[in-house]
Amino acid sequence: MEFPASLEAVYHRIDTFDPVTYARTRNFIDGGVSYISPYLSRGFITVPGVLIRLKNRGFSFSELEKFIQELAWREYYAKTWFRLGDGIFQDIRHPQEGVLHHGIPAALVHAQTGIEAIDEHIARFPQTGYLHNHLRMYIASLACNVAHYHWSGPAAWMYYHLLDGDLASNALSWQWCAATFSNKPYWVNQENINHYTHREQRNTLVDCSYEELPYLAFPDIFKEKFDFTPQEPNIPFQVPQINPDLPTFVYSHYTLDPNFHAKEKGNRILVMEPSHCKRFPMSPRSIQFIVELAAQIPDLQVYYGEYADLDCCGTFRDHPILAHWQGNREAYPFLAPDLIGDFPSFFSYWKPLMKRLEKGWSNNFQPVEDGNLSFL
Ligand SMILES: Cc1cc2nc3c(=O)[nH]c(=O)nc-3n(C[C@H](O)[C@H](O)[C@H](O)COP(=O)(O)OP(=O)(O)OC[C@H]3O[C@@H](n4cnc5c(N)ncnc54)[C@H](O)[C@@H]3O)c2cc1C
Repeated sequence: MEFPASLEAVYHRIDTFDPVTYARTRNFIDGGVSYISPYLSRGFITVPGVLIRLKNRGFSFSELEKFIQELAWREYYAKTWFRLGDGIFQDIRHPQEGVLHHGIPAALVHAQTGIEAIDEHIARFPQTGYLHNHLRMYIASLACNVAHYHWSGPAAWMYYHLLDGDLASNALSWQWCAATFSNKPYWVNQENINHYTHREQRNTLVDCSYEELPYLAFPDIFKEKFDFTPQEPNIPFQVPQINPDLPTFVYSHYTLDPNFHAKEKGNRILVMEPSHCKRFPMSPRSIQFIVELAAQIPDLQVYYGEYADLDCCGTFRDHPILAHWQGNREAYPFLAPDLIGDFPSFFSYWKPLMKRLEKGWSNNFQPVEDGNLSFL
């Protein structure tokens, strides 16, 4: 799957998306998934924006329900990030049980797990920058529960390569699989992998029953660790030219929305902070994708430096990675911005959100100025 950096291309993707096929086939490797996550993660499109666009195509709430529920996972994770800040990078609810290693298992990164469906996709992953959700879950299950690695190492490796890299969806999905943000570990066996990837492979290290999986001996192939040395980011930038008579609109690689104050005249700057990029490295391909999306915003200047050194009072869309920025902070677009709190599970968040959306569907809810939805 290609991810062209253009608003027309992503609108076309949403306008031809079939939510009914999605609900039926999304767990299969060749299922009708939307492939819009790289655009959502970069803030190039927003969840409320996608929903309104699909609603305007005439779908009923029930036709879209499964897809909206998946989008709600993204919001649930984003809200958890807003609430916990850096707390999402530690085991949240329980310590990960049975950890024997920190770091990244080399056999995984080198596509040598012996599980064909996984190895083939991992081998291409640095080029594709994308993995189907089920594959991500399989990989997390193998790394954390079969190989007994702490989730944080392999999560950082996966984030590095993903074009849709989103620290909340990434860390919290890994924690969900490792049972540090859920109540039980996610296990997968070969039968499940074969079913969803259309294979008939046998005799792999997970070719056993679900009852047997927790008692597997630590597989020797996972002993060796991968030396993860991320490439230094090579971000093209110029020292931004700021016209002091105009407002300054500041973007991050999580809030790259071409519609943000698009009708106003102003300085426009994408700020990529070295302190952040060093802590959470992204592959050259991911950075290239960000720069290509940024090029879609007219007159946007790319600045690789700390926001504080810019010495300007910018207007920007709020985001957890921008907690330290000073200036005019505008709301991050959510389906239900006031639905906040410590929800004990995704479904305790989803239930009230679903009720509101269902009601809003008949009342014809609309997006409001800042991109959030109005349910009036
Ligand atoms: C271990 C692991 C790591 C992950 N890391 C990331 C990440 O860094 N960035 C990221 O965007 N997603 C991540 N996900 C979530 C999910 O895999 C991707 O969002 C999804 O596969 C993207 O493909 P799509 O747009 O075709 O998805 P679709 O199936 O078409 O789903 C539509 C949208 O719903 C949201 N969504 C679907 N499933 C999930 C989910 N489990 N969690 C959160 N949002 C979801 C995404 O915004 C996605 O774009 C991860 C999942 C796992 C299990």
